[in-house]
Amino acid sequence: MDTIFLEQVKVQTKLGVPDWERAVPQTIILDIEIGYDFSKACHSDAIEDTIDYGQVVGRIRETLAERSFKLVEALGEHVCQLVLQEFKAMDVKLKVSKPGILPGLKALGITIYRKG
Ligand SMILES: Nc1nc2c(c(=O)[nH]1)N=C([C@H](O)[C@@H](O)CO)CN2
Repeated sequence: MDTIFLEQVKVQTKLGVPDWERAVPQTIILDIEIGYDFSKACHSDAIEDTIDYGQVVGRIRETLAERSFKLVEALGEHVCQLVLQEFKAMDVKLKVSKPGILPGLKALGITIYRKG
């Protein structure tokens, strides 16, 4: 399978278990690998035959700006389902990082893998 990767995508969203944490948006970082078959696009050279990665980033930023999640796990599932359903991806591997949350470590978060 072929893959589109999006590294260190900064996104603003309301995320956290305590109410105070969800009161204001914070920056999270996404690393995304999107499985797709590029064979048609490789020959046609047409954006219509692949997933437009700019559109993916735009939709993720748009939806996460509107939504609020307690758990990073729930946010990760939401992003995976968006990419699978709206962009017809074959699968999605996602890392969600929350930087600067706990003292003594750079970032924490989850990785999640979903198949379409
Ligand atoms: N497995 C998880 N553990 C925790 C989460 C989470 O989303 N998944 N979140 C928190 C809090 O939001 C914390 O990051 C800040 O108060 C704690 N543990």
